[in-house]
Amino acid sequence: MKALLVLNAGSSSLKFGVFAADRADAPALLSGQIDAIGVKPRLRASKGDERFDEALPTPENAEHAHEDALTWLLDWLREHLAALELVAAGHRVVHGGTHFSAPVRIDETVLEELEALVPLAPLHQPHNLRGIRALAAQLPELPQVACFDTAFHHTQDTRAATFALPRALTEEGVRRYGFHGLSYEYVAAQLPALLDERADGRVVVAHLGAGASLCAVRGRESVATTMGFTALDGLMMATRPGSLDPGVLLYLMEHKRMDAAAITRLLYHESGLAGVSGISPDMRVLLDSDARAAAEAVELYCYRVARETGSLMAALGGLDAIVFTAGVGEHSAPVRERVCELLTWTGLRLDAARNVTHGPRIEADDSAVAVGVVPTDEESVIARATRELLQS
Ligand SMILES: Nc1ncnc2c1ncn2[C@@H]1O[C@H](COP(=O)(O)OP(=O)(O)O)[C@@H](O)[C@H]1O
Ligand SMILES: CC(=O)OP(=O)(O)O
Ligand SMILES: [Mg+2]
Repeated sequence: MKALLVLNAGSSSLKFGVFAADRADAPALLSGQIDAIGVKPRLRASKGDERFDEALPTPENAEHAHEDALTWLLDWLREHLAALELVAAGHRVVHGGTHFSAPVRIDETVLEELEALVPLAPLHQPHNLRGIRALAAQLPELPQVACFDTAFHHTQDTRAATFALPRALTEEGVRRYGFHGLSYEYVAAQLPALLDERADGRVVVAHLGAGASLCAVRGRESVATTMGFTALDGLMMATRPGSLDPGVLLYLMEHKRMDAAAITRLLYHESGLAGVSGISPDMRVLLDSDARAAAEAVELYCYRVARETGSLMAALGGLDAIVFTAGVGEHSAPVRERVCELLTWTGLRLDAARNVTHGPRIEADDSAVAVGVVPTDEESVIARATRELLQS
């Protein structure tokens, strides 16, 4: 059978799916993920009724953890795809810059343009591009397609995308791009089934994974988002701080003599849940911990989600629904409960019993705001785009 391979490298995970090449919207033939990359990597996958669960060797050098996971996965896939003929690959590429606002067939020129964006997404872009290069080395004739996290946000108006900087910098492309767009595109397509008549209303989608952002959606299009020029802005994340007074960076440069490399390490690897708790970047570990610093980190995380939700509500002019997705959003009832508690002023009321069942709808009957949980599926969005691009 002819098949498409989809790769989605996130900051803590490497997700994949294998889809029939000619059956639009059919579920994946084989899908799974390696998660906790850099900590305790583990592959979980399913193929029809078959389940796989394998621990990967613990990385000796954290800097090579993503590279090791990719090599391991491609070997594993070769074994499990023997009966299939790969006819194309689709990839999540986090940053499309100013140039790419739709999926694109990859060639050497495209790849060079995407390489130039590596400094704007150091936790993702190198891993995204490594997957493309590795497949090209193994299968030089294989058509490959890049699908961008930034593309979904191209509907935003100028105000939402502009920093109050001198015009020349804005024109050069220093503006808010926003990320997690493949996930938001998937969730937006689920809204009619989830919300009925509120689907086209004022919705905040909370993508809470290792990376985390919010998207204000109206008419199922992106109106505003918390991430910016890079995937550092907005919410507190596993290892990133989210919004930060830029004066802090000046202080670190002037008084702590930190250079760009040291600040990059601080902002991408040492902050967020990991930095505040001093224990772990993993929400599961923090929720299980009795340490006060773990509880403080979780509280700050939820508080930041609630505060940024308020900001997006101003952009939307109100709130009809909030929808949780991604690793934490889909699986953590305590985080959803605390965020919703902090949003009680909006008229939102959670139903505790519904919340622990993880949805799809978890608000109380008297809630003014609908609350949903949608398991995201970036791989299916990439598969569809890859199929469409190669057929056109
Ligand atoms: N049951 C759970 N409770 C709390 N957090 C969870 C749970 N399951 C997964 N997570 C968190 O989800 C995160 C991974 O989310 P995911 O969206 O897969 O990440 P990525 O940003 O790498 O794509 C991890 O940090 C993990 O701690
Ligand atoms: C953009 C981003 O932070 O992605 P992820 O959550 O997959 O790390
Ligand atoms: Mg992700």
